[in-house]
Formats: sequence, C-alpha cells, structure tokens
Amino acid sequence: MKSALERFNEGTERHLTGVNHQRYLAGIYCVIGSFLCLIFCINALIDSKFYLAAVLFVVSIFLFISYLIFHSKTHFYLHDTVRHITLLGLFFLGGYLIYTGGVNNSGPLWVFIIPPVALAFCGLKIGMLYNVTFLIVICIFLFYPDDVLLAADYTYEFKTRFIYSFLTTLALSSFYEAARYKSFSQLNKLTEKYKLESKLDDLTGLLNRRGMWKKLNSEYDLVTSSGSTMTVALWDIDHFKNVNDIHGHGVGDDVLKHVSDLANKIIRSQDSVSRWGGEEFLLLMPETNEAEAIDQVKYVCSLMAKRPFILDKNTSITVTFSVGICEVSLDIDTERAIMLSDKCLYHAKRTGRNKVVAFSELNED
Ligand SMILES: Nc1nc2c(ncn2[C@@H]2O[C@H](COP(=O)(O)OP(=O)(O)OP(=O)(O)O)[C@@H](O)[C@H]2O)c(=O)[nH]1
Repeated sequence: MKSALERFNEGTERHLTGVNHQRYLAGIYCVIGSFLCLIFCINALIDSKFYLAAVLFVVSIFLFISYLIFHSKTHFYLHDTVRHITLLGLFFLGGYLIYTGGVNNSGPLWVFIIPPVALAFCGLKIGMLYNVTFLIVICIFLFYPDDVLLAADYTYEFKTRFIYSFLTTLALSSFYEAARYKSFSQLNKLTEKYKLESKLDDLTGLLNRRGMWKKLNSEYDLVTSSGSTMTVALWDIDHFKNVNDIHGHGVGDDVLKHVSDLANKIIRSQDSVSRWGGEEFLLLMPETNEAEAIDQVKYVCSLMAKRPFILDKNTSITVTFSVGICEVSLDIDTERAIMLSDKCLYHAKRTGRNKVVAFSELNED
C-alpha cells in the first residue's frame, strides 16, 4: 500500500537539491572569478606580460560565459558540462601560474582559491578527487629534478611550504564543505517534511484539500493537454453523527482513521484519496471515465462494508457511504466537477443514502 505522502510525491513537486545549490554557487564563483581575471589581465598588460594577459583574458571571458549558462533556464542541460569544464579551466590557470610564477613569483598564491572552489562546484567526493589530482600534478611540476617542468625559479623551502599550505587549505575546505553539506541536507529534509505535512490531514494522514488540489490541478493539465479522462467522486459517511452521539467523539475519530486506512489500501495505485471535510472524502481517478468510476467506487464500497471498525469484542461499527461522481472534461473543469459531485451526493442522501449517484444519471432523472 502506498502512503498518502508517496501518492502525493508522484510527479507533483521538484525538490531543491544539492546539485542546484552547487550550480548556484558555481555561478557566483564564475562571476567573481571573471571580474578578478579581467583586472589581472589589465595589470599584466600594463606590465607588458602579454602571454599572461592573453590567458587571463580568455579565462575571464570563459568564466563569464559559464556564469551566463549557469543562470540560463534554457541551457540547463549544459550546466553539468560547464561546471566541469570551468573547473578544468581553473586548474589549467593554476598550473600555468605555478609554471610561470605569474608576477614576481606571486602566481602560486592564487592556487589557494582552488580547493574551496572545486568543492563548491562538485561537492565533497568529486571535488576532493579533482583537488588530489591537481595536487599530484603540481607536485610533479614543482619537484621534478632540476626544475625542468618550471619556467619560474622557486626555492625548495618555498615549494615545500607551498604544498603544506595547500594541503592545510584543502583539509579545512573539506571539513567546511562536509559540515555545510550536512546542514544543507538536514535543512532540505526539514523543508520537504514541513511542505508535505502542510498537505496532509492530521487525523487520517490522507491528503488534505490543499494537497488534493495540487494533484487535481496536475491531473487536469493532462486532461487539457493530452485529452485523457479523469473522474472525481465525493464520499460522505452516512449518519456519522450517530457514531459520535452513541460512542463518543474519540471513537468517531477512530472510525474516520479506520475508513481512511482502508480506502488507502483498497484504491488503485493511480488513484488518490483525500479528506475533503469532516466525514467527507474526495477520490481522484485519473484515466477513468464515469462508467469505469462507478464500477470502481461500488467495488470499494463493497469491500468497505465487509471490513467494519471493531470497537470491542461485542461491538463493531459498519459505516455506509453516499457517493457523488462526475467526470472531468474540457467542458466540465475540476472545480465544476466537484460541485456537480456534491450535487449528486446530496441526491444520494435525499434518496435513501448508501448509494452511488453519477452526474449522467442525475441528468436523466
Ligand atoms: N469524531 C469526529 N466527528 C466529526 C469530525 N468531523 C466532523 N464530524 C462529525 O460528523 C458529523 C456530521 O454530521 P451531519 O453533517 O449531520 O451528517 P451525518 O450525521 O453523517 O448525516 P448524513 O450526512 O446526512 O448522512 C457531525 O456530528 C460532526 O461533529 C471529526 O474529525 N471527528
């Protein structure tokens, strides 16, 4: 049996994910990086370091294009690729600065921004993988015998301290990213939990009106876009006041819970049931026309009748239902269909209760 939550989750909500968050951060880093690279490009030009200026200019433009793509809703399919290419560009720039030394050998200082950026772009695991690979590559560059892989001149002390500092930055950034990710996930879970709970009925755990309206609207979109059918049924327990009057309100609540659990078990997997009001329920049957809905509702009613609520050894409470049914169509939207189901339900009550009345039958009367 699917819970009301699971039924609700099916196709109604897109959640904020860690990946979205990474894209958001990547966008911010890209615009900052682009601006900084442009400033250093101008500096390099003033110092007549044309190669460096050209590299910085290309990286600046590239970062800006990446930023635009991260913010574009139409190019979202490129986000992942751009995230990785941007990071590789940053590694290339870092490697280039170590190789050449940048301005007066200050280039390696910029490499310290790489660990937090890689972790923010790709998360802990992939970010670490990138960082460790980068670390191995720069170690090879820095410590290859006779400095044949370097254009700049660094002392041995500088190289070792540079690697220690890089490792420290990497460790601290990783701890920070792990803590940030944990808090972010917890916050996300809580937000989802509260969002879903606001759509559920406290007593029965079924969808409440708000939750059902979301479902109804998304199903109605299918009716209008693909011409599929759907039918709604409004159920009301007969003489429920008697249950409360005879056994007390607490038992009344238990009966409502019993009926809700049963309904949730019995209905088909594509259907959704909600508590629409006090002792009133709304059943949504997608891809079902009125005739099929009548059969389905009668089947559910017959099963319900066989499963009374057992109060104690000597007392069981059997409830019956009056049901109004109406098919939703391009002519009858959801709101009107519910109103017409209510009319049918009223007719069922007036004409003896414990019966199913469909809108087409009502018209024939
Ligand atoms: N225990 C309990 N009773 C509820 C709840 N919500 C509504 N009710 C009761 O449901 C009863 C509805 O009574 P009526 O509207 O007169 O309807 P009925 O007795 O079911 O009679 P018909 O609908 O005409 O067959 C009232 O006694 C309400 O107090 C609830 O959450 N718990």
